[in-house]
Amino acid sequence: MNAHAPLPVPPAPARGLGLHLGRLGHGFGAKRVLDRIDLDIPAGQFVAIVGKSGCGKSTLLRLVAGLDTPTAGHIAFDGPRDDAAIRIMFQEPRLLPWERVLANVEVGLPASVKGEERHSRARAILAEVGLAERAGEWPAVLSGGQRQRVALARALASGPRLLAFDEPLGALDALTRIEMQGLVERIWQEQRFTALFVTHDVSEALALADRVILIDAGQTGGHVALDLAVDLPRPRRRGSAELAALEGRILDTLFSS
Ligand SMILES: Nc1ncnc2c1ncn2[C@@H]1O[C@H](COP(=O)(O)OP(=O)(O)OP(=O)(O)O)[C@@H](O)[C@H]1O
Repeated sequence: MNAHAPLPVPPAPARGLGLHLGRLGHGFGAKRVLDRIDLDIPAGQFVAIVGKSGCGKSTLLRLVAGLDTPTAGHIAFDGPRDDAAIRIMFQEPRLLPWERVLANVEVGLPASVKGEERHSRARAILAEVGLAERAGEWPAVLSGGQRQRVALARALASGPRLLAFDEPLGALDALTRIEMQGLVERIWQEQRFTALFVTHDVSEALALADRVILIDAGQTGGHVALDLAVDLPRPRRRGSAELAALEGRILDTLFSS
């Protein structure tokens, strides 16, 4: 071996947390909501979850995030699921109105980050979402889209390895929504967390995801009705024939169930 050959550079560790759902099921009393969900989600994949209202999308996210315990089956992660590993972002920003923007972002940091380090980390992540100048303001003076940016910054603050999005852009106007999609995609490309993104909007799912999971709201509980790879280059070209064809397939499955 040539003594001057550069040492091989080890591959960067994948940031995302992969997960495996095995025959996962959930019910509330006699009501079955999710039934026999089997899924392997590799680290760093962007997965969109779509399905009719009430099919169990939010329930699935809550189970993955550990906010509820499944009544059947199991969830396994391919790495440690410590306190900072998983974050969830909702349709409403859920900010603390009595705290300024910076302090709202700091809420997402682990307690082990102390003092000035808390402020500087929160400032850095606010800059990532384009709100560096608004750190000292109250949530009430921000627009809906800006509040969701703060919520995104709070969710990102701990450097999560899995980010669960529960219809996070659902309340935004169409243009802000498209802007936010671009922001989410850019940050995911930089940070490579695993993304589970619930949306009602099939074109949003196709704009963002590597893979679209359609949950069927059947009589006996939701199951995976379609698991579709979206193997198209990014940024996706809205209105392209390829996206329209995939959208047609998803909508056909959605309305035939
Ligand atoms: N805590 C609960 N107790 C009883 N039933 C519940 C509870 N949470 C959810 N459900 C029921 O479980 C089903 C699935 O709810 P979930 O919120 O997961 O659906 P979803 O697909 O996210 O719906 P949407 O798209 O309308 O938000 C619904 O019928 C709902 O009423």
